[in-house]
Amino acid sequence: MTDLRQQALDYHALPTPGKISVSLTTAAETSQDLSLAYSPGVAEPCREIANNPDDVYKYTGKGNTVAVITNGTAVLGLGNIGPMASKPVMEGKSLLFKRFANIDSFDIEVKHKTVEEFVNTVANIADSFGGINLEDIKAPECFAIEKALIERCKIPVFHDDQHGTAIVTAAGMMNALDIQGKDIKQANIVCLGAGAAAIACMELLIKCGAQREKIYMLDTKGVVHTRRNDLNEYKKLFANNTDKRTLDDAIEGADVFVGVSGPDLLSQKQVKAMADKPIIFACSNPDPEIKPELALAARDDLIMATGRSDYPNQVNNVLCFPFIFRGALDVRARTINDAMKIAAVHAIRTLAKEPVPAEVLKASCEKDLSFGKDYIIPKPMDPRLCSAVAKAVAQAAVDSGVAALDMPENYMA
Ligand SMILES: NC(=O)C1=CN([C@@H]2O[C@H](COP(=O)(O)OP(=O)(O)OC[C@H]3O[C@@H](n4cnc5c(N)ncnc54)[C@H](OP(=O)(O)O)[C@@H]3O)[C@@H](O)[C@H]2O)C=CC1
Ligand SMILES: CC(=O)C(=O)O
Ligand SMILES: [Mg+2]
Repeated sequence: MTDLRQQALDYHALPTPGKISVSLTTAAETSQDLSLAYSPGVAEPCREIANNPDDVYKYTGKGNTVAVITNGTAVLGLGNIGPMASKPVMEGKSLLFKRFANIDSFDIEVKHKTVEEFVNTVANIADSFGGINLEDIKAPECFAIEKALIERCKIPVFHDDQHGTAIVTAAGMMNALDIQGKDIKQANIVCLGAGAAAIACMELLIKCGAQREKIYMLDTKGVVHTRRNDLNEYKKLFANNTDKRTLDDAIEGADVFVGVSGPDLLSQKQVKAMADKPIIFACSNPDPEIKPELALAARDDLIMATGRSDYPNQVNNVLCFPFIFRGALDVRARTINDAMKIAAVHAIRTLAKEPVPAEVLKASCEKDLSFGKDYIIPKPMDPRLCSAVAKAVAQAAVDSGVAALDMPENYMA
């Protein structure tokens, strides 16, 4: 652990502080270059854009740039550590955008007092970018923030912790249920956490066939039920008319556990109390609700996933956000709608059933990977993710009428 700590600190500090930098896409060596890049030449594209605002996509990097924006209130599972302490995570998201989908990205950490102030700040700078990826903003504020920004911005606004997580969770869950021989409509689901990720994951699982009344959601006060009078409007949608009050009560006989809450909250005893062939997605980062070695020591008929890169089955929004934005940007979608999200779910889950190329095995330090209990979902470094997910998303955007451009010819061929 100490070793990982020092390695991680060195990784971020060396050879230069941070993980990303800006690079030039055009020549800037000679006076001639500068007279085009800057004065006087730069005035020409300015005039064009002033006459035709859409030309901003032709003459600037806007169309391939996403802002990663946070207020630092729900940073991984570390909680409300503030905007500056969140910056390594946000630079990390920018790194992932560039590495996996060749999207340029800036991280923006916003200090604010009210939701309105945050929304105004983001809305006022939104036109600079092709899309906005909201990150690590806690519930319930995240819901009002995303809604207001979608209404005010002409570009896609996507809260990754809600929808990126939900898309990947749904893809992995449908595959895991298939492998365990369970029907999503019959599955008893326990969701530990009732925040951004939890609400969105459960809503999307319901769109995929899960039954709302078979979902037991828990927050820091226990089971979300109809006799509680402290529930916000989002939790209320999951309030069960039940006598179950604790995780011990809810986990008894459950088929599925989804953890989007915090570290070490699920015990081996609770794992043993689940139904035959259970599925555990312990997705809290960096430390899951239960460590895989503990869960697998409790029983061997389970499918286990975490949000981390160092265990099998990484259920993490990195499998979604770079690629959903790639597809959205390439057809200039004005929003990311349900059709695009569902298209992403199916593209991700289908890819897990394909043979895994040698380069992916090498990058994952694996000898063999094939669809099954330890491989329910693709690896983030699988280059086919970009083409498969972006293509499905772009097509869904075009088909659902939210794209300003046609599907590019031979897109991702
Ligand atoms: N693997 C992945 O891709 C992702 C994982 N996550 C993980 O999910 C977790 C939550 O993130 P997010 O939804 O954005 O954060 P939020 O702050 O929006 O929500 C956190 C939720 O967890 C609940 N919670 C916290 N501690 C406990 C506890 N001891 N028992 C029960 N519930 C608890 C909170 O309860 P209350 O409402 O009472 O405060 C709240 O409902 C983080 O650990 C994060 O790393 C998030 C996004 C993606
Ligand atoms: C993965 C991620 O976005 C989170 O844990 O918050
Ligand atoms: Mg996050």
